[in-house]
Amino acid sequence: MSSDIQVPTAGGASPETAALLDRAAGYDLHQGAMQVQEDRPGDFWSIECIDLYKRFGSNRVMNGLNVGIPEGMITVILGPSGTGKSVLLSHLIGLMFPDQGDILVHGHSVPNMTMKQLLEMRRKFGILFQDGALFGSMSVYDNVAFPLRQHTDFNEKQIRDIVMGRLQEVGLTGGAEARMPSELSGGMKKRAGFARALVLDPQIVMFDEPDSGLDPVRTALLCQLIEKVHAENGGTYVVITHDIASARRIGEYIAVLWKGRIVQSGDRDDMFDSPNPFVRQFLAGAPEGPLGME
Ligand SMILES: Nc1ncnc2c1ncn2[C@@H]1O[C@H](COP(=O)(O)OP(=O)(O)OP(=O)(O)O)[C@@H](O)[C@H]1O
Repeated sequence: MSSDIQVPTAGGASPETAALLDRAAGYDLHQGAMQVQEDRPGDFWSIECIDLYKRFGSNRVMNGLNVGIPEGMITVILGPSGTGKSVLLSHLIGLMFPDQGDILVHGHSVPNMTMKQLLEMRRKFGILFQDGALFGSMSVYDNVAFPLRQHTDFNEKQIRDIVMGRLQEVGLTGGAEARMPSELSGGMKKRAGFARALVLDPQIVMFDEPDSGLDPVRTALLCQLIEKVHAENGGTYVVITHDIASARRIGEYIAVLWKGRIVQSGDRDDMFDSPNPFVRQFLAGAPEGPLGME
């Protein structure tokens, strides 16, 4: 059975990561997918994309894409601009569906879900969109409280405790909670969006280009925050970006997307040591190599 997925090795990873990667060694994505479905739901791969194809008219965006997202780790999906990272993210949460192929979330096929199952499945996810996607007419507090008011029966005291706890976690208290989104810097908007993504205790948190619009220092601070919150809360994090520095900083597992396929995936050290010419060029940010201006 063939697959684009590179079975990861444990070399150089943290003990927790190494233990997870050890469990993956010896079987490829397809075998792993079958095991996950049959007897160990969500045990290793939190999400699996299997032979995905997607086109918009003549624009073929996914072309036999295979990738596994390991449970409990921070995975970075890296790729040049316009390669379909946001389209892939939309598929993972069932906002778009593939022309062919399957997406399994904890072993369950997303394209085959009923609308009710899809809505339930999306409750597993917290998502930080590029600009925080805050409601402009609501304060930071009300933005963060919104999912709790929509999806739970908590009273306002319980909501306040959760909202203020999450805002504190992302460093947005001391009056910031009363501000309107238009009064926030780009970094603050992202932190508010992050707090909102966390309020329902998601099992999987997705970040769509968290570094977009931030200077390198604020990007580094946001990465530090993502790592800290992940260490405190656990869960599966998926970060979509073209920023190599962010990938190196927080990616325990890295998948590189190009021309509709995952060129290679594996643990950080293996990826930054990759012999694959495209992966080498991209991760080095080098002008020479197979990647051109097209
Ligand atoms: N709803 C849509 N309808 C038609 N084409 C689309 C749609 N969404 C995305 N595309 C196309 O799919 C391709 C991939 O877009 P996508 O936004 O996923 O790229 P990306 O890798 O996230 O890029 P960037 O890093 O610049 O944000 C682009 O050619 C885009 O025009």
